[in-house]
Amino acid sequence: MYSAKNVIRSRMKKSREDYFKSLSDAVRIDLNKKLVKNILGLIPSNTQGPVAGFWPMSFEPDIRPVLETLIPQGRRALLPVTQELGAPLIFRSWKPGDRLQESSFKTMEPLSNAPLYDPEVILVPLLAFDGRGHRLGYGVGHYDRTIQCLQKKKISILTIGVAFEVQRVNELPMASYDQPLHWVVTEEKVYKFI
Ligand SMILES: Nc1nc2c(c(=O)[nH]1)N(C=O)[C@@H](CNc1ccc(C(=O)N[C@@H](CCC(=O)O)C(=O)O)cc1)CN2
Ligand SMILES: Nc1ncnc2c1ncn2[C@@H]1O[C@H](COP(=O)(O)OP(=O)(O)OP(=O)(O)O)[C@@H](O)[C@H]1O
Repeated sequence: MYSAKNVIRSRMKKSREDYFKSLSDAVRIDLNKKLVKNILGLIPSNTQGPVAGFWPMSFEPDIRPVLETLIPQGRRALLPVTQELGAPLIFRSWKPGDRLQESSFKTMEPLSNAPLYDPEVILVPLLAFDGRGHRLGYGVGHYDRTIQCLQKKKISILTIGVAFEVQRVNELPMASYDQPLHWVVTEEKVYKFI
């Protein structure tokens, strides 16, 4: 399982990078806009809980405008914060202009004085997803652990994977702790899984 996932992980890292690098600035901006529109269409309008996004890193789509759109509508926006290896992610409040710091995973995170909240919606970055809503991440188990931990606290969450269409594969190897996503949104489609 470990090595099967690792093989797919390296392959999908490479295809996401190749795809990203093949895009002109104009096309990439257009793709990000389509993703943002698709995501905004899935945010429930009958609830007001916090929405966790992510600060884009290497060759990921930039979906920050989702948060920038939701904040003026009265939603709280959150960004993930990594803890020690093996611990779930926690989420801290973010708004445009806030200072961020780089984590040991090279992600940009709110400072430790930004207030903590549990998200109601989590936008989940990924390397690959399959036809059943399973995802492959960087292999640290961050999001799997986090989703499980929130579910244990009886917090009802909506998980939305965010990806380019090139990240879709037929079937990923599954482990018992893998949490399928409710939705995956790409620049072309909105996939419903749960
Ligand atoms: N934008 C973003 N934020 C995120 C994640 C993510 O995937 N993307 N995470 C997802 O869990 C968490 C951080 N966890 C991470 C765990 C491992 C690596 C990692 O292995 N990075 C590679 C370099 C990536 C690359 O350059 O392609 C490395 O360090 O070798 C990154 C983040 C929370 N925040
Ligand atoms: N809920 C969990 N409880 C305990 N360990 C977990 C849990 N989820 C994942 N792990 C551990 O984390 C490691 C990485 O898991 P996996 O390969 O599924 O990561 P991933 O889904 O690709 O990445 P990520 O979730 O970090 O984006 C595995 O060694 C696994 O044992």
